[in-house]
Amino acid sequence: MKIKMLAGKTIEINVDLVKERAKCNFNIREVTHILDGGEKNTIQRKKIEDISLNDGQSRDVIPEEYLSPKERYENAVKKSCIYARIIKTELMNMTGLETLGFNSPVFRRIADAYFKEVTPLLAHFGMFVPTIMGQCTPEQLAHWLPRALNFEIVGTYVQTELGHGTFIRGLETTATYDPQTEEFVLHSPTLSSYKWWAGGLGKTVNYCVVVAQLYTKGVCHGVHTFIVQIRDEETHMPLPGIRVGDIGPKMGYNTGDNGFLVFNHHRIPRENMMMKNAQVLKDGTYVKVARHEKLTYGTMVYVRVMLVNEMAFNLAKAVTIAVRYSAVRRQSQPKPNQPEPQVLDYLTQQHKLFICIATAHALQFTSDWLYKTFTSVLADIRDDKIDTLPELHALSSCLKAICTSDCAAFIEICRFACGGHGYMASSNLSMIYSYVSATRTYEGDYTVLLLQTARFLVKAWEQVEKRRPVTSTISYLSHAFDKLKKPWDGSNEGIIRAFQRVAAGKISACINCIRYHQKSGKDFEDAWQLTTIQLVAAAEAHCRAVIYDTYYNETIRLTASSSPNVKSVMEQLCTLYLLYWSLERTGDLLRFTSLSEKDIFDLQQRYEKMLAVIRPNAVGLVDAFDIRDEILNSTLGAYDGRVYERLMEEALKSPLNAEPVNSSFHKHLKPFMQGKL
Ligand SMILES: CCCCCCCC/C=C\CCCCCCCCCC(=O)SCCNC(=O)CCNC(=O)[C@H](O)C(C)(C)COP(=O)(O)OP(=O)(O)OC[C@H]1O[C@@H](n2cnc3c(N)ncnc32)[C@H](O)[C@@H]1OP(=O)(O)O
Ligand SMILES: Cc1cc2nc3c(=O)[nH]c(=O)nc-3n(C[C@H](O)[C@H](O)[C@H](O)COP(=O)(O)OP(=O)(O)OC[C@H]3O[C@@H](n4cnc5c(N)ncnc54)[C@H](O)[C@@H]3O)c2cc1C
Repeated sequence: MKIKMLAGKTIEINVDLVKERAKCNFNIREVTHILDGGEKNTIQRKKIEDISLNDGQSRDVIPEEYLSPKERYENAVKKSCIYARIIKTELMNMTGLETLGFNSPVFRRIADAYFKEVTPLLAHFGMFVPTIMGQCTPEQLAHWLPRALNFEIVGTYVQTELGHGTFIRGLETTATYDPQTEEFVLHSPTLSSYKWWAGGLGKTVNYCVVVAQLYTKGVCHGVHTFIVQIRDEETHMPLPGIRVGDIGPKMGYNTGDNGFLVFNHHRIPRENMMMKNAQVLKDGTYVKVARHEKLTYGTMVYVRVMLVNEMAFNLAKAVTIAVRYSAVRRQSQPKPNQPEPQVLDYLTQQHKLFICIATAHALQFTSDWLYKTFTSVLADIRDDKIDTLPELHALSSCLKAICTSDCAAFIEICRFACGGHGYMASSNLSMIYSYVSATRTYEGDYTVLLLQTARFLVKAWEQVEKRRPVTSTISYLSHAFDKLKKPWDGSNEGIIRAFQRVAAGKISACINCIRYHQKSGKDFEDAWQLTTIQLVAAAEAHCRAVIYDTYYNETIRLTASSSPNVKSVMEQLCTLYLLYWSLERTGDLLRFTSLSEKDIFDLQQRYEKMLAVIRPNAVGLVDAFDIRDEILNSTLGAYDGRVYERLMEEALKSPLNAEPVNSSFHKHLKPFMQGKL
């Protein structure tokens, strides 16, 4: 251990980590600023982190794992109130809602210092408030938004039912308009119509956005959103006509009290229908306002966009833990009479981890770019232009699917990289994994969302065939009709073009397959179903081509005025990313480009050399994510590298260690061992 001064405090730092930090050849702060979107953002983030975390209110004395499910939930509610009060009273005033945003990634980062799993208010922040913002008329907004932002009411987003999650048009909950009383009657007609899953619904919220089939004048107009009070504001008792509760233990999210909700002819005022996109007049007349019927699905698009950022952050956490641990951990003796190397020196360990650092950068830049696309489409919609919506839907769908899926896979690799200690709850890797693995399913299942993107791609292909112009993210399709395969070009631009060719080739193969089935007598729907395995693969290939292109171009743009070493380490990571995926997808490249066996050999050599180039900067690169220890919450990943000390300290907190002999010995084990049981 070496004594160091950090932020005015004296701390002991593991010697290997000290050496690693001395090896780093670039300015860590500069990379942090790039990842934060500018120095100003870093300064603001750090100030917010100091305000929220320095008084220690976020810390639990007893690790959450030792509490009962009920105690864990109650503890999460207690901390949610501290956390929400800080956001409401100290942070919102400080920064202004318009500059920071209620769902700023900064607030999100801090939440991890408070909650090992999730806050029961996650859906209030992440879904209830955004739905109010997106689906209300100005009058409704004026009524509901201040109440929700001030936490006078807390809410969630109640869409999924026992019988249907994916197929929203198949939802069964009904909202029938009664012109006599000017109310909607909400009802759950079947067991499969019971609402299921909404976060915070079980015990926490008193209001919710409910998605239900709207009936007026005897006609069903499809699914619409309603603001529904479900609990008394004073007593918190469920209102008459409401049955509500917790759905029970899950693989993760256990402090999130996901709930069920059953309506028995529950009445709400007409004004509680969210009327920005469609209205029901007092006499029951239905009026469509929006030009695109899927605008009702706006909250889902918003959350899919936010989830890409969420993935970048979660992977950054996991790889920070794994790289710091790998620098501290020494194992085996590849050469006789030599000291045991740090496991980070093994090429295979670098192969596991450096791609995770690069992916965290790729997802961060892609997420920033996607968010900009999202806000520009929102502006178009405000101006009554809806033609950019399908591309946003296609992009947000595939990026949500691929980023959540890649992130979960890479977090699991980070755990493998930490050997046995990675399996300890105190490493925090299992918690990060269980949180992230759910994101592949919620807010649109992986396969289902890729098939949505595939619909867009098939239509785009038909446009290209007719020589009509297409939007920027699919403009590469117009080169798909070039007859000659270009010679393999292993430069970054060449690799990106090659993967665009792969995507175009896969889409073309899908079109051929659909047409083949149609020619043999199948209707379009059946031909589509028979092609879905290939359609999912085509959408994945398209999505990856978008990520490669965005990551590469954003790296160049964001480092244009950086110092030479920062520019070079960021470019090295981007190149590593492209080489990694080229090697992962040699089958595709062999099928759709002129890649040869010799080119594959060269790619492998370049990839391995790049690992060696990145190696001295590995710890510096994860330090640049600048994730505070309170947020990482990990025995293996803390800045000081006191891994074994922390593991031991945490072990001693186990209630089993509070007494030398557990009572079960005398009650069960001893009688059994002595043959008396
Ligand atoms: C800790 C506190 C910190 C504070 C801050 C935190 C904030 C951070 C923010 C976020 C992080 C996490 C947030 C919260 C946690 C969330 C927990 C999970 C919540 C949920 O899961 S809610 C439920 C979500 N459910 C789904 O996603 C269901 C998926 N299904 C669908 O989306 C659709 O049903 C479908 C797309 C699969 C099919 O719909 P359908 O109506 O049948 O439509 P089709 O006939 O298939 O298509 C018709 C046509 O419409 C196009 N289309 C479909 N959807 C859209 C859309 N959304 N927008 C635009 N267009 C759309 C479709 O492509 C077709 O087009 P075409 O005809 O081909 O041209
Ligand atoms: C932790 C968590 C939190 C959640 N929070 C909320 C919430 O706050 N509010 C809310 O309303 N919901 C919430 N959900 C529900 C979530 O949105 C749904 O579970 C999700 O959309 C998937 O739908 P499903 O469960 O109906 O899966 P299903 O659609 O039944 O999927 C089962 C399988 O069928 C496949 N499949 C389905 N349709 C097709 C198709 N057309 N083509 C090919 N394959 C298909 C899927 O790929 C999957 O493999 C939450 C879920 C989880 C896990």
